This record gives sequence, structure tokens and C-alpha cells, in this order.
Amino acid sequence: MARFVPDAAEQARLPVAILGGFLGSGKTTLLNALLRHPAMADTAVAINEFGEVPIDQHLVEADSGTGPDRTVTMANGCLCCDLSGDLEGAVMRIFSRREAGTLPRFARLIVEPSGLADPSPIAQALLRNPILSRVLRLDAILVTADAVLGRGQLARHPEARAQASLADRLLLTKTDLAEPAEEAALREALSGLNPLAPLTRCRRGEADPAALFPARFLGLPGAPPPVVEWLAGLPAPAPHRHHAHSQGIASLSLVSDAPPPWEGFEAWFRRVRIEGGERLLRAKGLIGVPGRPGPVVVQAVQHVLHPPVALPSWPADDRRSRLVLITDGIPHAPLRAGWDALFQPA
Ligand SMILES: Nc1nc2c(ncn2[C@@H]2O[C@H](COP(=O)(O)OP(=O)(O)OP(=O)(O)O)[C@@H](O)[C@H]2O)c(=O)[nH]1
Repeated sequence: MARFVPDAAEQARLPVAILGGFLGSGKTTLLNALLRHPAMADTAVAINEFGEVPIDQHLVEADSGTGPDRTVTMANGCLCCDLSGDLEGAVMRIFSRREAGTLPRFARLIVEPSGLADPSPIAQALLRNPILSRVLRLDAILVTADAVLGRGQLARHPEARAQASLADRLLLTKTDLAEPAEEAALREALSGLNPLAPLTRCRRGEADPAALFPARFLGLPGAPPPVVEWLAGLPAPAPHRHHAHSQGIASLSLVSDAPPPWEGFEAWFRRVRIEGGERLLRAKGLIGVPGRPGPVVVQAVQHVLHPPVALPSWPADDRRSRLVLITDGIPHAPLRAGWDALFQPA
């Protein structure tokens, strides 16, 4: 029998956003500016830096004029390389201190990995780790890119490409310093790597949280799951829409008026993730389920699936089942054929 997480249970989890981006690309500047915004009150921050100082000594409770600081620094080097103990331990410490009343209450968490970290293992840990995934939900991956240096960093550093290709939203920093041609070249390179992530300019960290984060991350009542907002921002889904871009990265939108049989979809989607492995960068979708009033939200980072979340109703009039796959070098024809086969009579 299919097992879904009810949306109410999903909403009860603590929303997490990952704010990644290459070394010096403006993550901290942006984070500091965002934390001063009223919409970001009650935000805890876990920062990963290269350094030698133990985490616990870095739980700061300084008053920055905007309320108590809720920051944990993870100093064991690169978050993506030594992930499980570090992130899990840091998050558990944040929670236990909140419970003990030594850390102010917080309603959301931002993880800022080091500038060399690939956000993918961090996202996967949030989705897969049995302890973390029970208390947290991953709402957004934001990635900063330096408008002056970003183009060269993408060309030279695989870490920068990995960061950009996984983002839900790309943030262009230092646009005040960049020549228009530099910014245009960066935009083109980023769109090649991640065709579906919207690009937002953030000069000196100035940005409206509502323009960067999903409404549910900000705790707005009645906000839909972030995947719904993300899908709504895409070009109108046409059956089998396909965007091919440079370096083998491409997106494929699979759409159907009828819902697929859930067991068939689940089995096919599992095969897609296993066979795709690291070449399946992201998958997000709204899948209708026969006999259910609302769709199921599916989201995967590489082969790791977030537990499917059942919505009580469709969030908009468009009731087509939609699955968007962002792939790196996976042929699309077999994916389309597999999707189409779901709708054939047995
Ligand atoms: N002019 C200008 N400077 C910026 C902007 N954003 C960041 N900076 C500067 O760029 C430098 C690096 O910014 P940080 O926010 O520390 O970058 P980071 O990504 O956190 O850096 P790491 O933690 O080393 O990876 C700092 O000197 C910032 O003041 C911007 O939009 N415009």
C-alpha cells in the first residue's frame, strides 16, 4: 500500500534552506542582510567554515539589535565531506538547546556550507537521515554567484558548477561591481548549467526574503509546498517539454492529464533514480493519484527521494500530473517512453 506523509505532518517539520555559493561569492553578506529583515525573525543559522574551533564553543547568543543571534558554527572542515556526524550533531545540538531554553525559539533554519561544499550531500542528508528527516524538511537551495568572478569560477572549479546546477534559485551578487557584459556572460553560463532556476540580483545583500524563499519557508499561512511554487514559476508545461543546454545538463518536463497508477509510477521513478544516480540532478513533481482528492508532491536530489507528501487538494486549477527532471547526460527518449508506458492499459 502506498505510504504518504500527510501535508499537515510535513508542515510541522522545521523548514530548512541551504545557502550555498563559491568562496567569497557573498553568502555571509546576504545572510546578514536577510537576518535583519522582519520576515526572517526566528531564523537559526548553521554555518560551516574551515577552522579548528569546536562547535559548542561557537553557539553565540549575542544581541545584534535584532534579537538574539541563533548561530551554530560547524568547524570540522568541509560540510559536504564530513557530513553525517557534523550536520546531524549540529542540528541536534540546536534542537536540544532550544528545548533546554538556552537557545531562543526559532521557526526556520538556514545552513550555510563552506564555499567549496557541494550542496548535494547536504541536501541528501536532510532528506535521507532518519533523525534529521523526521524533524526537518528541505524547502530551498539558494546559491550565490559573483557577477564579476563567477564566470571564471564556473569554468575552473567543478565545485562551483555543482553548486549552480543544484540550486532552486540563483542569486547574482556584486552586480554593482560588474560590467554589463560580465553579468550577461555569467547569466548565460548559469542558465546553461541550471536552466530552470530563476536568477535574482542581490546587490550588497539587498534582497527581499519573499523574493528568495518559498512562502512556506517564511511561515506564511496557507502557503503551498515549495515544489508547487517552483512548478508554477516554470514555463507552461507542455507534454514532454525538453530544454537542452550545455555540458549535458538538460531538463525534461513530463505531463499527463490523467493520473498514473501510483504503484507503477513509484516503481518506474525508483528505477529512474537508481539508473540515473548522480546524473539525475533533481526531480520535482506533482503527481495525481487515482482515488485521492489531491496530488502527491515528489522531490528527489539525485537518487534520494524525499518522502512523498500527500496534499489534501490540488493547489490550482491545473490538475495535470507533472514531473520535471534535471539531468546531466541521461538520454531523454527512454525516460519519456517509461512515463508514457505508465498510462497504457496493462
Ligand atoms: N561591492 C559588493 N561587495 C560585496 C557584495 N556582496 C559581498 N561583497 C563583498 O565580498 C566579500 C566576500 O563576501 P562574503 O559575504 O564574505 O562572501 P562568502 O561567500 O560568505 O565568503 P566565504 O565565507 O569565504 O565563502 C566581502 O568583502 C563582501 O563585503 C556586493 O553585492 N557588492
